[in-house]
Amino acid sequence: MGGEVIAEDEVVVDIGLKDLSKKLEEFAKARDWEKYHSPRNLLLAMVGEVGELSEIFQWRGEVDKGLPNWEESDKEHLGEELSDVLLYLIRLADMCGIDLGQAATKKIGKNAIKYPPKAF
Ligand SMILES: Nc1ccn([C@H]2C[C@H](O)[C@@H](COP(=O)(O)OP(=O)(O)OP(=O)(O)O)O2)c(=O)n1
Repeated sequence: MGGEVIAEDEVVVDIGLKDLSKKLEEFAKARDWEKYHSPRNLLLAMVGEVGELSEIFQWRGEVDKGLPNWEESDKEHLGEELSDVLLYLIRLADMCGIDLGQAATKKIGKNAIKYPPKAF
C-alpha cells in the first residue's frame, strides 16, 4: 500500500530500466494487480500492445525517419503505444526474474561477435 508516485507530466531525464521497473511494481501493488501480472498474462498483454502499435503504421505505406509528415497527435499516440510495449516487456522480464538491462547488454556483446563490423 502507498508509496506510489505517479504524475502524468513528470519530467524525467534519462530514466533507467530499474526505475521504470520500480514504478511498475508500485503501480501494480497500489491496485492489488500483482495477481494478474503472471508471465503469460504479461506476454499476451504485450503482444496486444504490439498489435496496437502496428495499427498506427497500418496502411500508411513507407514512413520517413523522424516522421516529418505526421500530426503531433499521431506522434503522441505512437509514444504511448511504444511505452505500453516497453512497460509490459519490463514487467514480464521482472516477473521471470530476468535482469533486462544485464541481459540486453550481454546480447549486444554477443551480436557484435556474431556480426563483426569489418565483415559488412
Ligand atoms: N492489468 C494491467 C492493465 C494495464 N496496465 C498498464 C500497462 C500498460 O502501460 C497500460 C495498458 O492499459 P490498457 O489496457 O488500458 O491499454 P491502452 O492504454 O492501450 O488503452 P486502449 O486499449 O483503450 O487503447 O496500463 C498494467 O500494468 N496492468
